[in-house]
Amino acid sequence: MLQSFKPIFSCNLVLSRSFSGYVSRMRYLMRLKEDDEACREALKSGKVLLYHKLSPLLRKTSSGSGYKLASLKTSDLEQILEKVGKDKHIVNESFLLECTDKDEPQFSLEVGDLDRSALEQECGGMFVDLRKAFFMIPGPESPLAAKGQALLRWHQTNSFCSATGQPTVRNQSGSYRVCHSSGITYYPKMAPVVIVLVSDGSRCLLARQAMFPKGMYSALSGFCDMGESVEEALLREVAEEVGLEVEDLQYSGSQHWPFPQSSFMLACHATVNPDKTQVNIDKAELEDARWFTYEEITEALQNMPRDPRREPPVFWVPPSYAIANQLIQEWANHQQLSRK
Ligand SMILES: NC(=O)C1=CN([C@@H]2O[C@H](COP(=O)(O)OP(=O)(O)OC[C@H]3O[C@@H](n4cnc5c(N)ncnc54)[C@H](O)[C@@H]3O)[C@@H](O)[C@H]2O)C=CC1
Ligand SMILES: [Mg+2]
Repeated sequence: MLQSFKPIFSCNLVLSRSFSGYVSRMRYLMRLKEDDEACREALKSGKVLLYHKLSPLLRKTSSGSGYKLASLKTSDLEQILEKVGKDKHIVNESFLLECTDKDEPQFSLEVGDLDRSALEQECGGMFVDLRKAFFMIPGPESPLAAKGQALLRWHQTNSFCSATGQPTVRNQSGSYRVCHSSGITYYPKMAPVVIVLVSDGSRCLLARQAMFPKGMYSALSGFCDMGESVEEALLREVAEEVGLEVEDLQYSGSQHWPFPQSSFMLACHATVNPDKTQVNIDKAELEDARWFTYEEITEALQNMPRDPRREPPVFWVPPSYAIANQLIQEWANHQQLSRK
């Protein structure tokens, strides 16, 4: 039976923000989303992230030791587009993403119909598959890279009204599309997914699907059904996938997840009765599910595969940009404290 559902890990992001600066930035962003003219103006002095067939453009950092998302000034991008023989006005097809701490609006633009290597040369960077890019860019840039791709993908796949079959038309910011024939407004969508790290007090339960990379185990996850609460979805998924009944839930955090489509990951910790830990795996969904000790988990967290050309460890967990990793780290920290 569900006993509690309380936030145990407070949202440091919000608390650490300078409040007045944050409010004015959000109000500005809200205006840009709704006001086409203001958004067009903002684009002129803003910055644009480029994607080639949904792969973001990365550039080397100034020290040359790593990579970061390439954020191009609109005026520079217009010049680059002209150099590669394109009309600079395609910049206006960019979608609004966010406003930085320095009040700079950021946009994303798909340039998949332009010559990839010519663009890479002119921009001094390279287009990298998003999954790979997550291993290369600094962690704080990952959500923006994911958002840029997700918004582009959503617009690419929602250019027709599902009621009339007529084309939909975007607003300038890209915060929605409208079918003028039916009057329906479409907003970018995410599918809610629960992800849960189940513990019996001293071990945690991880599982793998056959399609996962070799040796990788993750927390249990599943799409919410229509009409379900997070708590109901989580109880159902654990019951369906491993045949266990969870007793207690604690919210951990959330994350937008761009693969394979936009999901909204809602992450929780859960416990089961230590006397009822026998797993009964749904083989249609999972290849394996096993209880792991604290020692096995800490070793896996320390032995993350870094070089894709090398054989991965026998057992490893999702990388730090995935919220599954956050859950596993939190569980390990909690175990460490309770063992002192
Ligand atoms: N960021 C992270 O740390 C993690 C993210 N994930 C993501 O969570 C998502 C869901 O995880 P699964 O365990 O595979 O879900 P799942 O356990 O619900 O199984 C997937 C199946 O659910 C059905 N389904 C129902 N609604 C769906 C929808 N809106 N979209 C697609 N399929 C739907 C399909 O039959 C699909 O084959 C995946 O996209 C996965 O990439 C999974 C683990 C870790
Ligand atoms: Mg699942």
